[in-house]
This record gives sequence, structure tokens and C-alpha cells, in this order.
Amino acid sequence: MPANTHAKAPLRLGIAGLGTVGMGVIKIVQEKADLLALRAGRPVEIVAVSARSKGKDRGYDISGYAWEDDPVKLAQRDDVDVFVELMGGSDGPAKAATQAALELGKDVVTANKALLAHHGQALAETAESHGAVLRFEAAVAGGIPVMKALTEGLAGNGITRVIGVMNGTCNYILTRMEATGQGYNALFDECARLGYLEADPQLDVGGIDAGHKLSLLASVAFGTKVNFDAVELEGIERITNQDIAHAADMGYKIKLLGVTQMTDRGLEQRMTPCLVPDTSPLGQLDGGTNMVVLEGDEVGQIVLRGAGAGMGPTASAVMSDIMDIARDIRLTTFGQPANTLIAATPVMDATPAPYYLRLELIDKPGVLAKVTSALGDAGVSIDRMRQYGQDDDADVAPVLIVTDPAPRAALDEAIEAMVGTDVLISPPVAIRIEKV
Ligand SMILES: NC(=O)C1=CN([C@@H]2O[C@H](COP(=O)(O)OP(=O)(O)OC[C@H]3O[C@@H](n4cnc5c(N)ncnc54)[C@H](OP(=O)(O)O)[C@@H]3O)[C@@H](O)[C@H]2O)C=CC1
Ligand SMILES: N[C@@H](CCO)C(=O)O
Repeated sequence: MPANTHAKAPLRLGIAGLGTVGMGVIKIVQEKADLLALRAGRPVEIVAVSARSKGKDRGYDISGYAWEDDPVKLAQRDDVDVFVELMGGSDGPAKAATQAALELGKDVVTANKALLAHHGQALAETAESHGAVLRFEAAVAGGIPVMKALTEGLAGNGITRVIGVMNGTCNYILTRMEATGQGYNALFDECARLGYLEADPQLDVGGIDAGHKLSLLASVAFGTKVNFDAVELEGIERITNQDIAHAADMGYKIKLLGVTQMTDRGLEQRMTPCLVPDTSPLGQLDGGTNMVVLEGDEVGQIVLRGAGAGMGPTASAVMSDIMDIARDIRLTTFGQPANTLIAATPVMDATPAPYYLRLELIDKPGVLAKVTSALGDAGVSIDRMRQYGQDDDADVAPVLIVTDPAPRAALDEAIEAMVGTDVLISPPVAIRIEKV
């Protein structure tokens, strides 16, 4: 043990969840004990652990830690100072054990975005009323220290907008679709084989996991209560190789993009596929990497890029919160006291933007006129339009339209009118073109 670290009592951890992230934390605590003690000014120790299966070989020696079958019992142990929740799930044992720890005034560190997106406000209030801290750096964008950047580095800024790619699985699928020409389904299967998918894959490809993260970022950025239900969500399941190729043709990439900003109408939160310029940092983000772009009124734009998942990166973020607690840095959960967070008016109709519209039309005279008049009647003006040849099927006319900036509601009105004219072979695909 390094000198000068004996004066303060060790910080004693109880870790519930010994999977990818839990074992990553155990690895760091075991392998970097001296470094952590020097940096924290006190030793950081694990005293007890919990998971579903006691007998499982986990690759690291955990025989020196007390075992609890019940995570709630672990959270309540007298010898646990910090309860580290790494089980996952928005309810069940993760919620029960977190609540139990906080009610006893014990600090909690978690990587669980689902838990916080659904119960963050109530848990933060419980923490603060019991003099405990609840921290979640690892829950958003894995190894990227985005919460620290927002709450500490940018503490002197009014945040104007947060945008980013926050789900590595979706970015992997979209960039591999472009690079290899493989379809969505084949790449979904590849992600399953590589172990990239959440236990419920719909959380990834449906945009829900990334939506959880966005709702937490919005709360910290704008001082608002977490409101996941108000996030406009759309997944990547309907994106085709054709969309990706057409987007590339026009100088864009398709990303599952999160955007949150406070407008004069209220709080906008969107996690939807968007087109971004292929030369922008977001456009150039390949594979399972995450990127979060923070915009502050003093600092301008900051771009953070890094691993959004995986053992080392996620455990690194968990340790950041643990080390703050070890150093007696006791920050609020969402960057300001939970009872001062406001309930922002949700804006469900996003700020107007240009849209990419892909249509499969019946190839016969007059169909284009019907499409353009549907757009015109809804007040949507066309910026560019292109019809693609289709050698193998003479009855189908694929048409691509880029609109001028328009409200989404107007575009939906136009699409509804088009559907009513029977000129479409399949439902139109509309993708927002985001200014980044
Ligand atoms: N993996 C990643 O890259 C990232 C994960 N996260 C978040 O971190 C958390 C953990 O994820 P990850 O490590 O990947 O998950 P894993 O599935 O790898 O591990 C989950 C662990 O929790 C234990 N567990 C599950 N349910 C219970 C229960 N009812 N009672 C006791 N223990 C239970 C499991 O036990 P057993 O091993 O015995 O089955 C397992 O050890 C989640 O909230 C996740 O969203 C956040 C960012 C990135
Ligand atoms: N399933 C998530 C893991 C990290 O939260 C992702 O793909 O980004």
C-alpha cells in the first residue's frame, strides 16, 4: 500500500452484477489498487458481491469477497459504503437494491440507463433527502466522460444543444451496411453473434437504449426532470441499403442521432435516424463508437468521441464516479439539486428541417404530379428530386425527394395524402436532415 493512504478509512464497495461491467470494475480495483489509493488518498476495496449464479467462473478471483444472493441484502450491509449496481433492468432487483441503499444513506454508482430514465427523478430525490449521492457516468456513452464534461467542465455554460450517436450497435449496423453492402437482417445477426446486442435487442435497434441516454443528458444539460416518455423515438429497422446509397450519393450518412435542445416552445428530445453531412465528425463516426457533441453558450462546440460500451470503457466510467466518492467529491445526480429540476413542456413536433423522402411509386403517367401536389398542398416545398432507373422491375419507379425545411407534421400530412392516392408501392421512408 502506498504511503499516506492509511490515514483515511478504505472506501468499501458492494458490487451487484458480475457480468461484463461488474467484472471490469473488479479487474480495475484488483489490478490498480495502489494507483487508486494514491489518487483517492485512501484505499478502495471490494467487500461483498452479488449475482444470480454463485458458482460461475468469472475469470477473476472473487473468493475474498462476501457473497450475497440477494442484491438488496448486499446494498444494506453495514460494511458497504458504496453500492455499485451493475445488474441492469429498469425495475426488479436493480431498483429495489438501489432504493434500499439510498434509504440507508449509502452512496450508489450505477451504469443502468434504463433504471435512471424511468426512475431517476425519484431516486435522485431519495438520495438527496438521505444525504447520499447517486452517480451514473457509465450509463451514457460508456467510456466517454460526458457527465463530467457537462456538470464540471461546462459548469459555466448555458447548454444550447446536445447531439450524438449513443448506441454503438446501431452505428455498427449502419456503417457496416454501407461498407459491406450487407442488409440490415444479416448485420443484426452478426451483432448477435458478436455479443453486441442488449438482452432485449429491441432496446438497441428500436432506439430505446439511446433514448434512455438522451433523456439523462437532457436533464443534466437543461436542469429538467428526466422525461423519457417525451423522447421522440424511431429505430433503424426500416433503413435499407438503398437509403444508405442514396444518402451517400447526396453527401450524407445515416445515423441514429440523438438531439436535445431547449426551444421557446419547450424541450425537444429526439432519437431518430437522421442524415448528417458525410464530412462532419458525426458523419465520419464508424463502427461501434459513440460521439457526443455538446454546445455551450460560452465554449461553443465540444466533440467527445470514444467507446460507448465494453468491459474496460464502461468500468472506466464506473470507476470515475467511485473515485469522486472516495475523494469526498459529492455531486448531485443531475448537476443541481433534484428538487430544483423543472418539468419542461415536451415539444413533440421537432423544429422544422429538410427531409429526405424515399418513395416507391407505381410507374405510370401522372404519379409524380400526385406526389408533388400532396407535398405542395401540405406546404412542403421540394429542394431536389431524382428518379432512379429500375432495370429489373419496370413497374416500380423509385423516387428520391429532398425537401426544404418543413415541420414534420406537414410532411406527415403530405405522406398521408400520397397514401390516399394509391400511387405508392410501399410506405414512404422520411428521414430528417440534421444540421450538425
Ligand atoms: N456492457 C456494456 O458495454 C454496457 C453496459 N451498461 C449497463 O451496465 C449494466 C450491466 O451490464 P452488463 O455488465 O453488460 O450486463 P451482463 O448481462 O453482462 O451482467 C449482468 C450481471 O448482473 C447479474 N444479475 C442479473 N440479474 C440479476 C438478479 N436478478 N440478481 C442478481 N444479479 C443479477 C448477472 O448475474 P449472473 O452473471 O450470475 O447471470 C450478471 O452478473 C446494465 O445496466 C447495462 O445497461 C452500460 C454501458 C455499457
Ligand atoms: N447496447 C449498447 C451498450 C452500451 O450502452 C450499445 O450498443 O451502445
